Amino acid sequence: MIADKREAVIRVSARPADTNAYGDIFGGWLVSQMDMAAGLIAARFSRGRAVTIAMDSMQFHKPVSIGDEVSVYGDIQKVGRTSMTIAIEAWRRHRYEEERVKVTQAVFTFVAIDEAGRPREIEQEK
Ligand SMILES: CCCCCCCCCCCCCCCC(=O)SCCNC(=O)CCNC(=O)[C@H](O)C(C)(C)COP(=O)(O)OP(=O)(O)OC[C@H]1O[C@@H](n2cnc3c(N)ncnc32)[C@H](O)[C@@H]1OP(=O)(O)O
Repeated sequence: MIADKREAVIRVSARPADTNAYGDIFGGWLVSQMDMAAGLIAARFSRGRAVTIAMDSMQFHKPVSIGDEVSVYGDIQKVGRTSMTIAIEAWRRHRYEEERVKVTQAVFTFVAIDEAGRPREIEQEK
């Protein structure tokens, strides 16, 4: 479980403006938080611009409610010549309680790009 090993990349409170017609938080809002978290990890690791090329294996396990604290965790699974595969999990916590529940997980692939938007090689420390 990524959340046991890592500090949250993003921690945010879900707001009324982020709800769907049923009063739960939009899946798209969660995906956006996860994409941002993966983007921060990719930019830091590749030391430059990086963009999302793919998102796979997404699952929504549980709903998120207004006021919940949402924490997004991430871990780089694989580094290629120009790409990074990043596993992301989002967890919710009721703002008055300690119990945490995994709500979503997905695998993102980011590509490091240069100023012209072309894939650039990722330098890795030996
Ligand atoms: C100044 C300060 C600013 C501050 C700011 C604040 C920022 C606060 C952080 C927020 C961060 C948010 C981050 C959001 C990130 C977006 O939302 S970005 C927007 C959405 N994404 C895009 O617009 C990307 C559009 N796609 C492209 O431009 C081109 O496809 C790319 C990415 C340049 C790649 O070009 P390409 O010619 O298709 O690449 P190609 O050479 O074929 O493949 C490159 C690599 O991708 C892999 N790949 C290709 N297709 C796939 C696939 N379907 N699946 C997996 N891997 C694939 C290849 O295997 C290859 O990997 P390596 O073997 O080199 O490791």
